[in-house]
Amino acid sequence: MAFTAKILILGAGELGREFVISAKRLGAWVVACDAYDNAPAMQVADAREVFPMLDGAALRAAVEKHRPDYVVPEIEAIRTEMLVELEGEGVNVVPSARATQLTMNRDRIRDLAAEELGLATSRYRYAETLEEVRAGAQHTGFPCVIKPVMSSSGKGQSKVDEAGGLEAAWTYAVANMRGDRRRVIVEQFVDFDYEITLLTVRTKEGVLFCPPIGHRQQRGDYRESWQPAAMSEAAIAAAQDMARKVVDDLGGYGLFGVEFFVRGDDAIFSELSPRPHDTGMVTLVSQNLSEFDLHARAIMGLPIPAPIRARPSASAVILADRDSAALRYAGLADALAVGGGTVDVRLFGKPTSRPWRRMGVALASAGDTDAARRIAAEAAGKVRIEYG
Ligand SMILES: Nc1ncnc2c1ncn2[C@@H]1O[C@H](COP(=O)(O)OP(=O)(O)OP(=O)(O)O)[C@@H](O)[C@H]1O
Ligand SMILES: NCC(=O)N[C@@H]1O[C@H](COP(=O)([O-])[O-])[C@@H](O)[C@H]1O
Ligand SMILES: [Mg+2]
Repeated sequence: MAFTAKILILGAGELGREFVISAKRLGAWVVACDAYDNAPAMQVADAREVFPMLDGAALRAAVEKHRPDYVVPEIEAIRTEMLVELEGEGVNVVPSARATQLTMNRDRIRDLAAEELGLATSRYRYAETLEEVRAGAQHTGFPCVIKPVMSSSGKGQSKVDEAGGLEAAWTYAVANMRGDRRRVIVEQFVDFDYEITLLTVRTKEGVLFCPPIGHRQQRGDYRESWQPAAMSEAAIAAAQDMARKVVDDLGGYGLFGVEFFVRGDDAIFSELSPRPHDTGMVTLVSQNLSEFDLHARAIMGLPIPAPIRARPSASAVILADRDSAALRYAGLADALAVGGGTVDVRLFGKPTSRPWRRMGVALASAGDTDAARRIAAEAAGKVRIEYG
């Protein structure tokens, strides 16, 4: 073996796949881990390990077997206590075991952001019973949003318009939560003008920001994103200030996706990923160093030329609509012809589908982000999934 660094990634989906490609271009040797075989990132990695990321013993065994220079979490649901333990034994967890632990739990990251760091957030309360949910909604007012403290991609999340909807939202959250803590956050619904992800890179030399990424979500999951998102100077300054505070507190090196709601000149902190963000897939075409390149460089201590710029670009997701283990794709030629060839498509190679599962993304650059959004959406619509 000849390599610059040995990296073990925990989670091997589409974000991991692009990260592996970026890291391998810099000479890394990468082991991809996920709960199922042939996951997207495994297909491009040097080695693979198949085990559930919540299985602490299996996680330790993989680390001991490969002795990586860096352990890079790619998903949220990981046995983070084991990461803390391994970090204590000298294993380099990216960006830090504490960052993965705090962000896996909405209540922990919210307590840090709102209580300790004093960032602007929506009004919120935690609840462990229906009675507490009712009390929480009294505090936030209606509409409110109810989410399990442990979940991602909108799972178990609902918006409630009046008191009559609270019981169903509580039942839905409990049924769709991850882990064994029957706890939800009741959040004031923020009637935002738009929402953004601020990709924030923490390096040895300091903190860098990518131009803001606008995005549109449905069912708590992202449908399209665009960069640069038009923002007032005041709103971007507020968001950058909050992002810097939170990543400096979490520590370590790497790229973070910090999510904000924006209303006028006000930015409201929502949550963050201590890793590349799904809405940041647009950077595969918008920036000369994508979010995956930036994560790899920050982790490996390599220089990043600043400022990071973006040409107007957009991404639009390609979703499955049913369960299947025999998939084929059609329409790629039509998709790639959209916009006079200004578009690209990434198909993730997921071996199976389920309703709403993200299978690919269309990426476009154009004169402005509105044009890029139209092209990306049209191209995504031309890719057809054929189910066997
Ligand atoms: N308090 C709120 N007010 C208004 N909209 C909200 C609120 N909370 C969440 N949303 C909407 O739901 C989306 C998903 O919420 P959030 O990011 O908290 O969930 P998630 O499950 O962690 O998603 P992911 O892991 O994909 O980032 C947000 O991007 C936003 O569009
Ligand atoms: N919002 C988080 C996110 O986008 N995560 C990305 O989705 C994969 C899981 O997809 P799957 O559920 O289709 O296997 C993860 O591995 C990661 O790449
Ligand atoms: Mg989110």
